[in-house]
Amino acid sequence: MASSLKYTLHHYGEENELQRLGVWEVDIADKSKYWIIYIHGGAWRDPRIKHESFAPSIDAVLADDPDPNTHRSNSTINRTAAFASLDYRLSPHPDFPQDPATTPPAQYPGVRHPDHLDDVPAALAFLQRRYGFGVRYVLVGHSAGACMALQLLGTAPLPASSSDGLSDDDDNDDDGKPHLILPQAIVCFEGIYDFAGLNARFDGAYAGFMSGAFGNPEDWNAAAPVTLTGNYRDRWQGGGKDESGGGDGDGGGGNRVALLAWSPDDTLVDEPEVDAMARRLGADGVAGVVVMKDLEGDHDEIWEKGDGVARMMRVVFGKLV
Ligand SMILES: Nc1ccccc1C(=O)C[C@H](N)C(=O)O
Repeated sequence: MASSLKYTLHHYGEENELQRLGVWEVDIADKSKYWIIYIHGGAWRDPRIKHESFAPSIDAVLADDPDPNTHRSNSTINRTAAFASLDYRLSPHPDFPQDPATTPPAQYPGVRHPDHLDDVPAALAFLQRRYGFGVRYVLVGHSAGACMALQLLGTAPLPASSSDGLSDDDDNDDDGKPHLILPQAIVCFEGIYDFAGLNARFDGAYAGFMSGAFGNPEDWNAAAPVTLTGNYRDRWQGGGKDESGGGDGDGGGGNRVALLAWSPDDTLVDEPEVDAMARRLGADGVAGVVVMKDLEGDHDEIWEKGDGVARMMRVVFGKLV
């Protein structure tokens, strides 16, 4: 059980209480092992979904080892250094109103894009500074969290600008943001990728939370993973002729993997969403894209149960050499 692992709560920001994350240690001393880091969903606003919601998935990964005494060398848990799960600042939710006049600012969910997204590199850079795992992590996102994982890659500084040959004398890049090493692999399930397209297919039912998070519909395409400008391969996989991917000088880029997964039982996010994202990554020349459309259970059931997450991890670790 996740409760059998050493758990630490960290605060990576001071503006809001949600700028916090949980770490469940497995074997952090072994630097050959991977961190599995989760970004929860909840339409950028649901105050009921927090970082602890990763616990059933951790349980499922722990249970996904047929012989816990010997730890099959290729089982996910035997290749895992730690699990982490991020909270991030939220937008207001109409069903859970809070009065900004009487709520302490650190408890008020009052942000809009790009504030939710800015918390992700802040949290990851915090973990990288503290635990030093570099590129060796799998970034996992559900729904809005899957969207943020892709936004992170699609808007990352181009590798050339972050390795300009000048030695940095602090922890920040030239743009003043914390220096972040992008993940070896990402896993996105039931993700929201094309805001306008998804909202249109659901007859405008999602305009409320999309406007709450991203403002006017005219501004959605610039933020959405399917329609944002920039090239995922250039930003995440180093671009150029480097067939091994990486190439950012941050220590063993190696093979990069992007798993996009979806359940036909999902009543909130439909199949064209994952197809559009896979097409976009293909068009950008991203290597290592895997699409898996046989998850089971509705939108939130997948993380509520966790075994689907364990299966996705098995697929990804099978691709990581
Ligand atoms: N992830 C989603 C995807 C599509 C539509 C809704 C959601 C939600 O999460 C709704 C959330 N429970 C809310 O009340 O804000």
